[in-house]
Amino acid sequence: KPLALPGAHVVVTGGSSGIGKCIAIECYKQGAFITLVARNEDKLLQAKKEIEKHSINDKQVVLCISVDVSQDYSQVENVIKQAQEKLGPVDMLVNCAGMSLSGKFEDLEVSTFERLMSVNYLGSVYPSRAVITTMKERRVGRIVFVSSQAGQLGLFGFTAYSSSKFAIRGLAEALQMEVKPYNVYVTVAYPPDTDTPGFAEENKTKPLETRLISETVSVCKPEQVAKQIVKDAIQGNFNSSIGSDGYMLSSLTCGMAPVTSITEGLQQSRFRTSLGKSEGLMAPGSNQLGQVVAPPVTQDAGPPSRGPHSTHPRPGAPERHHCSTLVFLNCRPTWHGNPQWLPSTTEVVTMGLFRTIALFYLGSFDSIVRRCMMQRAKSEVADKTA
Ligand SMILES: NC(=O)C1=CN([C@@H]2O[C@H](COP(=O)(O)OP(=O)(O)OC[C@H]3O[C@@H](n4cnc5c(N)ncnc54)[C@H](OP(=O)(O)O)[C@@H]3O)[C@@H](O)[C@H]2O)C=CC1
Ligand SMILES: CCCCCCCCCCCCCCCC(=O)[C@@H](N)CO
Repeated sequence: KPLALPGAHVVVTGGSSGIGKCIAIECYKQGAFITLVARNEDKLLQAKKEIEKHSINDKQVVLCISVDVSQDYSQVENVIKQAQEKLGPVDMLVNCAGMSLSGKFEDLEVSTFERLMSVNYLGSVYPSRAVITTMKERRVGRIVFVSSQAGQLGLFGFTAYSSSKFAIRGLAEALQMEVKPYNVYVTVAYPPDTDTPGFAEENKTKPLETRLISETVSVCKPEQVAKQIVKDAIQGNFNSSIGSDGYMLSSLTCGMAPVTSITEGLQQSRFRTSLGKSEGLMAPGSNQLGQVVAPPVTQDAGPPSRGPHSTHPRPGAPERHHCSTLVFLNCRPTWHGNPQWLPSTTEVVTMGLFRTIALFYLGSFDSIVRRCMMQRAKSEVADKTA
C-alpha cells in the first residue's frame, strides 16, 4: 500500500541543498511535515523559507535541526528524538546527506576514504538506526538511501566515492529483508550527475577522465530526480533510477536485490517513455577529445520503434501479449508461483542487449582513459621542448 504523504512526517538529511532540498519540497507539496537535517544553520533556514512557499495548508511545518550525521551516533539519535517530539513519529527518512571527492587513487588522501565512508555510509546508518525501531513497532515506514550511478559501477576517479556508495546498497538489501515483514520499505536511489551546488563543487577537482566519462550521460535537474525518488519511495520500490541509461544500469546491476513491488516490473513502461525522449543513451554526442563516445548500436537513434521493446510485433511474427509492459510480465500462464520469479524470453533477450550496450560503453571509457594519458604525455614533451 503506498504511503500517504498528507500529514506524514518526513525527515530529510542533506535537506538544505540540492537533491535533498528538492525531495523536501516535493514531499511538502504533497502535504507532509518536514524535518531538515544538515550542518550549516544559515543554509537550513534559507531552505526552510524556500520550502514553506510551497505549503498546501496552514498546519504544515518545516523543522530545522543542525547536526553532522557522520560524527556521533548519540547526537544523531538525539536529533531524531527532538524531531519526533515536535512532529510525531517519522514516517519516511531520506538519507540524502553526502558528498563526493574524486581523483586518482594515488592522489587521494587516505583521509578522503575515511571521510567519504563516514559521511556517505555511516551518515546513512546512524539516522536509519535511530528511526527503525519505531517504524517496525508502528508497522509503517519508508527509508530512502541516496546512492549514485557511481554506486552501481566503479569509474575512473571514484575509488573513494564509489565504494562509499556501493556500501549503501549492501546495507539497504540486508535491511529490507529484515523489515519487510513489518511493512517497512527501503528504497535505494541511483541518480546520474545532477545539477546541484554539490555537483558544482565536485567539478572543481574532477580529473579530466572522470569528467569525460561522466559526460557520456546527460546531467539531470534535481527537481526531476527528487520527483522520481519520492514516487518510488511512496510506492515502496526498492530501486529508483532515472532515464534510459539509469534503467539499463539498474537492470544490469540488480544482482539479487529484493523485488518489493509488482509495479517495479512496470518500470518497462517508463523505460519506453525515456527512450522516446531520445536523451542520454541515444544522443551522447562526442566528447572534448573529439571522439564519438556513443556506442555504435545507438547511432540510428530509432530504438523506440525498432528495439526489442516495440509493442508492435514484426510482420509475420506470432501475436503475443498486447501488454505495453511486455518485458517483465509475459510469463507463462501455467506458472502457479509468483510470476515475478520467472524471466520471460523477452527479458532474457533484453538483458543480452543491455550487456552488449554496456560493453560498448566500457570500451569507450577505456579509450577516453588511454587518450587522456597520451595527451598528457604529449603536452609533457611539448613543455620540455619549450
Ligand atoms: N549531484 C549529483 O550529481 C549526485 C549526487 N548524489 C548524491 O546525492 C546526495 C545529495 O547530493 P547534492 O544534492 O548534489 O549535494 P549538495 O552538496 O548540494 O547537498 C548536500 C547536503 O548534505 C548536507 N551534508 C553534507 N555533509 C553532511 C554531514 N556530514 N552531516 C549533515 N549534513 C551534511 C549539506 O548541508 P551542510 O553542508 O550544511 O551539512 C547539504 O544539505 C549526496 O549523497 C550525493 O552523493 C548522487 C548522484 C549524483
Ligand atoms: C548499458 C548501461 C550503460 C550505462 C552507462 C553508464 C555511464 C555512467 C556514467 C556515470 C556518471 C557518474 C555519475 C556519478 C554521479 C555522482 O554521484 C556525482 N556527481 C556525485 O556528486
